[in-house]
Amino acid sequence: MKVFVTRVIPEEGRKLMIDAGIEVEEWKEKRGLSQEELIAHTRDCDALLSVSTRLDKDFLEASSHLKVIALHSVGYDHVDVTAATAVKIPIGNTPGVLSAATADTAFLLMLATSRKAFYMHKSIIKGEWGFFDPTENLGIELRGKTLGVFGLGKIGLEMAKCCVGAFDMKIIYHNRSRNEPAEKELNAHWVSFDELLEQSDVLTVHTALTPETEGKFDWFAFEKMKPHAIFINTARGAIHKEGDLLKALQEQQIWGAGLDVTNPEPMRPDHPLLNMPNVSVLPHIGSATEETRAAMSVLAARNIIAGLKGERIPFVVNPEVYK
Ligand SMILES: NC(=O)C1=CN([C@@H]2O[C@H](COP(=O)(O)OP(=O)(O)OC[C@H]3O[C@@H](n4cnc5c(N)ncnc54)[C@H](OP(=O)(O)O)[C@@H]3O)[C@@H](O)[C@H]2O)C=CC1
Ligand SMILES: O=CC(=O)O
Repeated sequence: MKVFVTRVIPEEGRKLMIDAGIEVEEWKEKRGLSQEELIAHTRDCDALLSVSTRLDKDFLEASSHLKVIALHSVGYDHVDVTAATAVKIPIGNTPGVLSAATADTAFLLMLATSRKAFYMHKSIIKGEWGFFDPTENLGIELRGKTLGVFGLGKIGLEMAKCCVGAFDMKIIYHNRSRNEPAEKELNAHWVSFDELLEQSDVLTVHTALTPETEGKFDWFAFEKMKPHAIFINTARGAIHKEGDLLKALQEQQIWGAGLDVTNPEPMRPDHPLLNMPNVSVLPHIGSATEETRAAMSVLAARNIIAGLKGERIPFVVNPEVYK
């Protein structure tokens, strides 16, 4: 049995597969592969472990020989899951193990943005640390403020817990259905989407990217937010409209933004958002800790091993394949 892996993954996951008798071929180049290269490398494989590689309908229809595809991510918006299901390939992901690390990133962006930390750091490098002016470089405090969570699931819950613990923030959220355990644990209140926009001092996005959430944070949404609100997105860049966010910040419709995700990625180095004092941007490092990436590689490997044994994979995105 052979698996093709589209990046070099942590040793923990690779070892698990090798110990299970699976031959592991990794793509070692520091660039993504083309569709042709992906097809060529998976042709003689029984499974694919995909790190960030887009898997479209054409690829999946041409790859029905694959017994399993494991993603090295919880998000699967880059995969045509319907096409995979049609050719009966189970798709696996890595839920849960990355929730805390990704929430930490959202918390970091919130705090950094509220104190303009990234911009202040750059100002030292530019030699601008000079005269002390008590009315300049002022941030805003977070204690006792309202955190609005769009998507109070696994990551949203971890972020909410950090904000309650650190700053005694009040939690409101908007999901399609109520998260009653979180309501009890954090005294969180479900609100409508418009109420979330109107009442949040910090609004943090934690839903998957779906046709329903794509472009959800547009000019009309930002227009409803408080003028001192901070917008945080560690989910997917396409959930907010970047041009509308820029305009909302330039026109002081909202106060600041912290982004771990942009659209497109990578963000171009001369993007105007990168030079705004109240904006913090990170290059999609939400789950990037040694511990979390190792744990993700283990879940992905477990999906591959089970799929190659013909068993139901433990973290399946399209359970319909087993019906
Ligand atoms: N920056 C990074 O590196 C990372 C980013 N991510 C992103 O974070 C996303 C969330 O992950 P995770 O917390 O594990 O996922 P979960 O499925 O646990 O949580 C998602 C939440 O979003 C809610 N939701 C879904 N659709 C909508 C909608 N249309 N309107 C309102 N709420 C909605 C769901 O509730 P309900 O179904 O009731 O609506 C659920 O509570 C991933 O899909 C991924 O895109 C994940 C890891 C790392
Ligand atoms: O963006 C990362 C993920 O796991 O999804």
